[in-house]
Amino acid sequence: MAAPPAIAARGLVKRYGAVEALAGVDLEVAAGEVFALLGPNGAGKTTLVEILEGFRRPGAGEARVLGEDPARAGPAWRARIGVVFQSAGFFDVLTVREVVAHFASFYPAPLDPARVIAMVGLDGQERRRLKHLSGGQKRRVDLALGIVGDPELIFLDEPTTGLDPEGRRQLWAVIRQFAALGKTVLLTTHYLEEAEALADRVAIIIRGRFAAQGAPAAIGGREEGRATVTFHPAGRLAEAPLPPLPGLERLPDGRVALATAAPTRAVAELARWAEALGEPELPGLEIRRPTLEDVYLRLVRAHDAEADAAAALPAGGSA
Ligand SMILES: Nc1ncnc2c1ncn2[C@@H]1O[C@H](COP(=O)(O)OP(=O)(O)OP(=O)(O)O)[C@@H](O)[C@H]1O
Repeated sequence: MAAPPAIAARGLVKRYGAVEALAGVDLEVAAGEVFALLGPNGAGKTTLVEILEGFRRPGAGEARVLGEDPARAGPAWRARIGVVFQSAGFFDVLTVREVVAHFASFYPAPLDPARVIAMVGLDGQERRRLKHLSGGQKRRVDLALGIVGDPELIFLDEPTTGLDPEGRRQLWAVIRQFAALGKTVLLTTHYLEEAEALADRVAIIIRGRFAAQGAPAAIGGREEGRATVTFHPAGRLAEAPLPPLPGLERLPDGRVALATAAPTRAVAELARWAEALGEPELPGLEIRRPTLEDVYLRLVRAHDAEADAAAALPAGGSA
């Protein structure tokens, strides 16, 4: 029998006065999966995560996290989850070692604090007080506090915000190490390359609804969508007329481009054309699929356009 999902939520709705932060979200995250939530500011990511952590109650819908309702689950359940908040700036006068050991003492079967400190790249900093750490080092402490209880499931809210590129990659390695132990990870991020680098699946949440979800490589039709083939003709290729492929065009920068649903066939035709001209290579050949960022921006802009159109309807018009 398949393992029960780590997270299963149906029809989650949350309103704050007139603001509908969640407008009916269904989410299933398998045990051992790394799942990333993407979305613009105010889309509802933190609200969703806080409901799953048991810190907020939904207005409607239900959630099961590690088999329990997070709003009612007790301390035994809480010991099985780890939480890394957007910024946990407390215990400033304690040292790294003290604060990690202190947190470890809350859990029935914690990891060794020294090992956790090393995992997050803070070895050598054990005796420094948190108030003397840089922003990036504090973020590492936050992550250490989230994993020291050896949770089955960890929630990471923007885990690498404020880190330099090297620090971000180091924390990615920690998260990967954690996932490789079979743990489940739910993270929110504004960095699309972070979702692409870490997540088995991502969901794009816009105005409290999932606009798309799937594997980062396939979401929003990335694998089936049109690809753009480009090359930079030189020598005889620059002078010869282009082959009669519909849509093939010269760009102002001298490259030749074609947007096509059949890039393999297009490249084969272009190769035959070049070969016939005595050129075995298409210089600077690239085949580009829509990136995760392309898909994300397309969805966000489509929703913005829809919202603008709805706002422009005369009063009493149907939305
Ligand atoms: N306690 C609250 N009271 C009133 N409104 C709230 C509260 N918390 C969140 N909201 C509103 O709910 C919506 C969703 O907020 P949420 O923090 O879940 O978004 P988010 O996707 O996490 O945003 P960000 O990327 O900026 O962190 C926003 O419009 C926000 O202003």
